[in-house]
Amino acid sequence: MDAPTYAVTADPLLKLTGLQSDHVGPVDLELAPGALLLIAGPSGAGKSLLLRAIADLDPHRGQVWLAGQPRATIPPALWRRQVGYLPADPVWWADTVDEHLTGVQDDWLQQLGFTPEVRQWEVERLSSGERQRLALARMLGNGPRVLLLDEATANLDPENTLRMEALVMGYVREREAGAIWVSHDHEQRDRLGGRLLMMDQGRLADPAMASRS
Ligand SMILES: Nc1ncnc2c1ncn2[C@@H]1O[C@H](COP(=O)(O)OP(=O)(O)OP(=O)(O)O)[C@@H](O)[C@H]1O
Repeated sequence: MDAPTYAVTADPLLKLTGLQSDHVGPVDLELAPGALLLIAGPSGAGKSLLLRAIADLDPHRGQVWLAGQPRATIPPALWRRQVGYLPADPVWWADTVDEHLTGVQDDWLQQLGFTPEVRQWEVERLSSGERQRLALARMLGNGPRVLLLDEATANLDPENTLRMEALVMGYVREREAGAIWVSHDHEQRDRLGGRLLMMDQGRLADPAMASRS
């Protein structure tokens, strides 16, 4: 009997070649399904601008692929759902929380320390930390394949930081998603594991490679 054949795809989940915008690049990068990439570096190095270019929120040059599909072939609104960008200060547009939570599972809200009643809350009353946690749930509700986390726990106390980390890592593992997490907190980076790249003056470098040379 013939050995079974499997559809093997060599495509990374996310691939960047020559990605460049004002203050950033060129950047080449590959992210595998289920992988976490950590980015650190000094203030003003271009970390946020890199994530924003990947999310197609700022003008840029170069190529970006999602699971082998060039970005140009994916409508922008769909791209932004599949490649979710979570800033430290997320914007809210409607009056109540629930209006932002399409597709959000109640167990995610629970993992983030909320009861389902949070859906009825007015956005106006939310603390900065509540906004940050709910913005993660909101982003996951879009079912992203790549998460771009820009100092996503910056406003949080230690307990809620751990909650967000656990939800992100659980989502990445279960969905075979990928995450790029910009974090200034070396303890957080140690907890999360994953490959670390340093950004300086718009360019990415692997500190492990630098220490070998
Ligand atoms: N709209 C803009 N116009 C001009 N310059 C900008 C703009 N946005 C960012 N910059 C500049 O680009 C550089 C990179 O900014 P970016 O926000 O990516 O830094 P960062 O590495 O995320 O810094 P931090 O760690 O402080 O958040 C900075 O010098 C910043 O001042």
